[in-house]
Amino acid sequence: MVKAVAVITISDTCFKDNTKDTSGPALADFVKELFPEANLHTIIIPDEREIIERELKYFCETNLDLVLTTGGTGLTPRDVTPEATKAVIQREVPGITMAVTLASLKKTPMAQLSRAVAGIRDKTLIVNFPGSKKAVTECFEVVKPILPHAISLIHNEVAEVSYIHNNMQFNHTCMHSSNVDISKVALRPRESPFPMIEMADAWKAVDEVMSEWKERLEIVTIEEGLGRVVAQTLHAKEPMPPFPASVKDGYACLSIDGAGVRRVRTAVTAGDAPTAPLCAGQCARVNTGAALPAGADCVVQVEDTRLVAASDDGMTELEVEILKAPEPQQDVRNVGFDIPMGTVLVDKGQILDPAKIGILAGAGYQNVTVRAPPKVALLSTGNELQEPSDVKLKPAHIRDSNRTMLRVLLKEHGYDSIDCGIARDTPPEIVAGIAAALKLADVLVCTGGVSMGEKDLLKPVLLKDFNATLHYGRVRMKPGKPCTFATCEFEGKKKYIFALPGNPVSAYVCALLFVIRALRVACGARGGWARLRVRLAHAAQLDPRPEYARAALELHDDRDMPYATMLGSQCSSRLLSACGTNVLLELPAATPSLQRLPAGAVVPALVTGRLDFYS
Ligand SMILES: Nc1nc2c(c(=O)[nH]1)N[C@H]1C(S)=C(S)[C@@H](COP(=O)(O)OP(=O)(O)OC[C@H]3O[C@@H](n4cnc5c(N)ncnc54)[C@H](O)[C@@H]3O)O[C@H]1N2
Ligand code: MOO
Ligand SMILES: [Mg+2]
Repeated sequence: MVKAVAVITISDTCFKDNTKDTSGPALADFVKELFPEANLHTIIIPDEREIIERELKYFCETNLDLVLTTGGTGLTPRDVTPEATKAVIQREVPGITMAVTLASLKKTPMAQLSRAVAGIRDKTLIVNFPGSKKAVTECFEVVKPILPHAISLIHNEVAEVSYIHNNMQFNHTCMHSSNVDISKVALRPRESPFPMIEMADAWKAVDEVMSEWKERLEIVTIEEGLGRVVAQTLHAKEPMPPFPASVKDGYACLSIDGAGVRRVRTAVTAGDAPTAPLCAGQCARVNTGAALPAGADCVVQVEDTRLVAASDDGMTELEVEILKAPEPQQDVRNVGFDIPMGTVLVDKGQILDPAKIGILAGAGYQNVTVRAPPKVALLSTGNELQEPSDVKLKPAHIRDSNRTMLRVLLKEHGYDSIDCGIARDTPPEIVAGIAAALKLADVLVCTGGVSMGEKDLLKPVLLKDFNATLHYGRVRMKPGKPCTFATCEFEGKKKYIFALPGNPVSAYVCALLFVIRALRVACGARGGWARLRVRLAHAAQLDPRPEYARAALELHDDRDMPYATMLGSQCSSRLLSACGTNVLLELPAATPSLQRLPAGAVVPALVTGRLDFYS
């Protein structure tokens, strides 16, 4: 899928006078037609090699799929687009330019004079076009049929996804081998070799490891930026309002005139251009949001005036009486009242919310650079698992609910994920599943196989086959005790692996507490959930481990705090206990003297769901 494209016009002439650019808009129109879903960026820059290189690199770093340039490919000394492009690309695609030249030669021998280059930097395809509208039109026709496919290949999309589905869901005889020996079942450890760490230490490990994530950026429209972490500081380029504006429907006056009768010289409604200055003794009828005439320094709302004289037909107000002497600046929003010029509208690291997006829209910003989150892959493990779409279950089988639940949970919090299917409980198949997922993603979230059974192979496979570092392999928490966080090097890149327990509630709670935290921290945001103090609506039995109990909050007008209700058995397999809940109660571990909390006890609650849904 082509998400973002840039069209760069490279021309000294067009840079000085944008209206002279005809090839850029033509190219932009072709792109819109071919990739209607894509976010399109257009800029005009001069024939300066340094600037061209800088802009090309910027668009590649922000993960654009395609960058098309027009101009600067000829023979004059200022034509440096090919040199700049060659300096930026890592792999050339000469076939593209060859095809364009061959096609153009059929139309004009001048095509011999184009030095255009095409190539790839990281995941971005860059293609140079000549600088005239006619040439761009002819050249685009040539490359149009291959562009979507070229971009898919660069992303490695088609090939990889089918590899996964063939290999993992249908083909059990895969080629991978494993260093994990499962033959000596009787000799397996009878105690977990993994130390059980405290929750605070697990969070610390996630925060430390994930904050190393290398900053990756992408340009999105301000609307697509909702919930994303901003990677640039944007300032107000103009004051808001850009003119002195009325706050009320009334009369713009000179405050020095005090109370008394005024001649109504004119009327200004919102959007009307400012009129000639007001003189002493005059006023102008104005609407909320209208530009004040020069000379006026206050507005008197219509309720504080009286009509003195009007034209016979009632269509014109001639005189009004100002009943109360106005103060200077009364009901006036001066230039920059809401937003002075230069104000920081959004700052690096902030999360875009609807109000900030509204402000950016008002300030004329259409796009914003945001942090790109790590790519996430989801993998289920288990011999007992069938696809959710399977109508009939085999004996002792169940449908895989974790993948679907995790996919939508991540989506709810703004993260896409790649579905990597189900791996069976054998070391080679788990190796194959993990390897396929790590090829596509930075973060792998898998479920199942992390506890003490002979089919619980995730930790040994990670250690022995992926040479992984386990940051933790057990956490003192319920549910989620065997939750595992590991990192490893795979194909030259650092990968992050959350191996969550298979029990659906454990997977759900661990995804909320660790995975979403990790993705937020990777984007430079705060990882945790807001914490409230709430009262238990009923007594709660305490577990030897600190427990994250799923509960629904109710807000009562006549009570001092929200009340939390848990929904039936909190067993790790019973996902019904999480349905309709919006908080995780942080219940303390039981002690010999405290085994149970009474109804009304105050406990901390992490707000993981929307409060407005259920309260
Ligand atoms: N001897 C011990 N046994 C267990 C311990 C322990 O400390 N000692 N820990 C328990 C705890 S706590 C948990 S949590 C689970 C963790 O289990 P695993 O991560 O090893 O997961 P599996 O054994 O593969 O499956 C557990 C359970 O979940 C169901 N499951 C698995 N995947 C899915 C899925 N994708 N969709 C729906 N349901 C799934 C699976 O069928 C099992 O019922 O271990 C305890 N045991
Ligand atoms: O830790 Mo497990 O998730 O309690 O059942
Ligand atoms: Mg198990």
